[in-house]
Amino acid sequence: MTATAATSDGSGTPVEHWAAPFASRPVDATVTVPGSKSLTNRYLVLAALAEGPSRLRAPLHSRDSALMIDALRQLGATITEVPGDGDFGPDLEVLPLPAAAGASVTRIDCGLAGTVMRFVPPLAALRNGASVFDGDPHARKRPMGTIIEALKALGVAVASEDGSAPSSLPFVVEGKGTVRGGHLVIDASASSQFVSALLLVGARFDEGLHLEHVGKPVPSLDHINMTVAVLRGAGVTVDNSVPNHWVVAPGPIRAFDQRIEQDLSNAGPFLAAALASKGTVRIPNWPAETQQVGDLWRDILAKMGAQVTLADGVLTVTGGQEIKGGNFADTSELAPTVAALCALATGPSRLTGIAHLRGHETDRLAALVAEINRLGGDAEETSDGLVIRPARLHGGVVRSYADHRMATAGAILGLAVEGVQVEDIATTAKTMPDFPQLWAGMLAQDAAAASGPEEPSGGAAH
Ligand SMILES: O=C(O)C1=C[C@@H](OP(=O)(O)O)[C@@H](O)[C@H](O)C1
Ligand SMILES: C=C(OP(=O)(O)O)C(=O)O
Repeated sequence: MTATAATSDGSGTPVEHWAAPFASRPVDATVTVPGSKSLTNRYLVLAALAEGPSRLRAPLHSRDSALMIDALRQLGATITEVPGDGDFGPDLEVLPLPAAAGASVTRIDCGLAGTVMRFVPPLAALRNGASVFDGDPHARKRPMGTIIEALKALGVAVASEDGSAPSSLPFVVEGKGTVRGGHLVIDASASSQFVSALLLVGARFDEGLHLEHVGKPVPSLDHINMTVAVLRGAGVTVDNSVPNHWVVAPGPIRAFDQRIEQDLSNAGPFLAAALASKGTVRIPNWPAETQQVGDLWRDILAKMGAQVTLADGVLTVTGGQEIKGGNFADTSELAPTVAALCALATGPSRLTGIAHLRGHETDRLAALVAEINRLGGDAEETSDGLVIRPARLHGGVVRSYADHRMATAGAILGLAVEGVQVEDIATTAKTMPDFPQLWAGMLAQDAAAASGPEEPSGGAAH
């Protein structure tokens, strides 16, 4: 579990390796994961736009939520930590953006957070004054053109600091305090976040917003449905009855007191541990109804041969004797975890509908192929996904590319393959700062449970 070596991530910065723990016996653990990144950052934005003070209970505390909090504070919201009632840190009280806030130039660090770089610029348009957006080096490579062009089409000036026309970070939004809104046509095929970003703020446009998508299919539709659900929960009228059209009526956003569901996407690596070690992992507080894409784990893991039950709010996953490969479509942000399991599978797999992962924290398709193959795997890129064939894996270093989900994919592989080291495990702080401790805690439960005669794990059999 400890850092064992120092090397370089290619940028010249020394990065420590994390010796991924190998499961010498089946995992048997109950794990509670922190709050959902997508819900926390949506509710933070809505609270900043609401008509009164709001409270988020059990929100995520991570780099992405901290970046969102800082960004909203820069725009004028007051966000205070108050004691929470659970194990995952304080609640958040939010006083919304004051009317006609702004005037001075403000600088917003988006880090590598898609939710910050896409959701906050439309808010900055409602402020008086200039907001300068920038982020991590790789953030400058993530698709942003659609948001920039959308704001311009809405009459908001967006420029580079040197005056040229930007298509990515960094850029400056010149807010005028109000946006007229109306009918807006965009191409959101590179990210669902373009749609969510505009819908979240649409009720605050003078005429509301009729957003229309034209182009290749919008990915990650679950995330758009989540946006629509949280808006409706705050009293906003949204009509999504016609595919590729979303109509948001102008009007107030109700203040709220909202408990944040745990992050079901981040539950993925722990559930995957059940398959990788032929053990059992239980996740309590699994929501009976949710818009989170992570609810798909129930189908995906069952298809891979696991026994999956949801009873009394506890999701229990028990790995089978083998991990089955298969065809997995539209897995969105779950794809790196799915790919890690496919690399351990006994049959071939095809992941489709994820071409847009090339614009995520890193080019995830290239990164997954490189890192699976570095361990002796057999993965290949297709135009819209991956093909992964069975192969005998060996130990080695899994590079993270500053991508939290590449790091957790490395941890999954390390459970089943001896001698895996993950470069820069600390990058999991993007959405799960305690990942190494939670992972160790999961394995410690397994050790505590193994008081009887030890059974050899199938973990090394791949
Ligand atoms: O709106 C959101 O909270 C997200 C939407 C998705 O983005 P893409 O549509 O770019 O995949 C997802 O992958 C990301 O992790 C979070
Ligand atoms: C794509 C992801 O993040 P972001 O919100 O930065 O787009 C992710 O968490 O998998």
